[in-house]
Amino acid sequence: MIGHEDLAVRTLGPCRIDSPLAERLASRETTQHSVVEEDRILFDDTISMAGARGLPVEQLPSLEPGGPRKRIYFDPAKTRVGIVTCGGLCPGLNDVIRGLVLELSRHYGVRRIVGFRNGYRGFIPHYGEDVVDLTPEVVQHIDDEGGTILGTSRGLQDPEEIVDALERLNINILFVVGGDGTIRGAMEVVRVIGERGLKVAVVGIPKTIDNDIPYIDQSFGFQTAMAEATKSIHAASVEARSAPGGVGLVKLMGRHSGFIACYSVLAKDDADYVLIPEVPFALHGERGFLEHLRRRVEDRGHAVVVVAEGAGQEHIEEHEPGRDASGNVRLGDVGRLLRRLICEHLDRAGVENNVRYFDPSYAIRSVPANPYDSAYCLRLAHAAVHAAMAGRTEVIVARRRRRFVHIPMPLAVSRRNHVDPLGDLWMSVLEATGQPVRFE
Ligand SMILES: Nc1ncnc2c1ncn2[C@@H]1O[C@H](COP(=O)(O)OP(=O)(O)OP(=O)(O)O)[C@@H](O)[C@H]1O
Ligand SMILES: O=P(O)(O)OC[C@H]1O[C@](O)(CO)[C@@H](O)[C@@H]1O
Ligand SMILES: [Mg+2]
Repeated sequence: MIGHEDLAVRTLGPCRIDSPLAERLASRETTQHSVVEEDRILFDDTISMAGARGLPVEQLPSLEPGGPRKRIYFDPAKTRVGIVTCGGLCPGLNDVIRGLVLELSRHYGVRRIVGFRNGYRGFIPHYGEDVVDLTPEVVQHIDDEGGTILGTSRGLQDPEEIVDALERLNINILFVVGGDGTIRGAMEVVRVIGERGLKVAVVGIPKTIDNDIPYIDQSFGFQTAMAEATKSIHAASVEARSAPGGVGLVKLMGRHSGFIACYSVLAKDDADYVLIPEVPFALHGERGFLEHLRRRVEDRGHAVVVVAEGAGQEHIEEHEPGRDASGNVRLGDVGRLLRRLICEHLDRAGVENNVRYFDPSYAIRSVPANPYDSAYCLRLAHAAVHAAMAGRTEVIVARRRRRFVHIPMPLAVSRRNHVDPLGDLWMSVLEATGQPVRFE
């Protein structure tokens, strides 16, 4: 069970400098829409969960609110900031970079901000990457494009060398924008910073189109990626309905978590089956997926199947499960397997079929953020700047149940966020598709 110690945020020291934003904060108080810095946000949000702790309300586990502080740790005039983006692309990375730079320079008056190129390798001299000066002029319109102007990479890098680079460049604050691997890397950097007795803040802005970081609401870029995915589901549905025995099969990203598949299906409400990593399924037999699909095609003349890339890995026999440079498992291609098995099964049963396979792959994550995600990215960037200027370190900023909060990095990587097979989301998917609770 999560307790106080899991939610405690590390700081570099007391905040002794008046914030340039202090005046705006003078008359603020906690309301439904904002939480003042002296207040705390309850971790549990049901009476049964909070009640089970058997504690008075002030002792219940709680999170530090995000947002500006009246006093800050770093003197803006003497502060130098670094920004790095790591891992896979995600809509909104440029919005976050832009938001960080504009908030730091316009509101805090920080004048020295640099970007490290191509993820953590940008710190390592051996790769010969340059650093980029990030000014308001440089970042002003970068949100028009997908991707990240800094570039990104996978692959482990030596935290000692990363901190060497921070020291060489006199960086006081490092913003890391990335997923679980990036946050683990940042924790290593924090460890070395501590061992060297340095006062450098490391603050993360969690990035994952898979939405697999726990304890936060949907991650930035997720909504954009999900909206892109609906285009393929729509195309699959049109193709399926336009041919005898039409089957539209769509494979979507989602290594360990099937959120993109679930939400894009709910948005389009046109799919008959959703297969995700969290819910194993049998292929063969009377109650298996293939036989159910055959019946549906015979009954309705067509069907749409959406599969998350991490689903059904246990059915892929010929796959050698290697790892990528960061140690992430390389998945077998469940989409191609299903395409072959569906064709074979329908052929064998004498059912005329036209299977159309869609793999939008990187197309869903390389696009610019939609307006909702852009606004979200900007607000996350603001929260990250406030946290860092106030000397918070080894934290990520996040929105949890509509509140901006600071979440300690160890907690953010302590588990993965999954679609709960017993939860509301999966229930909605079952209601939308009409598929059985299990294929067994
Ligand atoms: N276990 C780890 N310990 C230390 N550093 C790590 C670890 N895993 C990854 N990293 C660092 O973080 C970087 C990004 O990690 P990774 O490629 O796993 O992407 P990610 O941040 O998890 O994002 P994505 O959502 O795309 O998976 C790597 O290049 C590596 O430098
Ligand atoms: O960018 P790569 O290394 O091909 O990795 C793709 C993976 O990255 C993710 O987009 C997460 O960032 C996964 O959904 C996908 O499996
Ligand atoms: Mg990852």
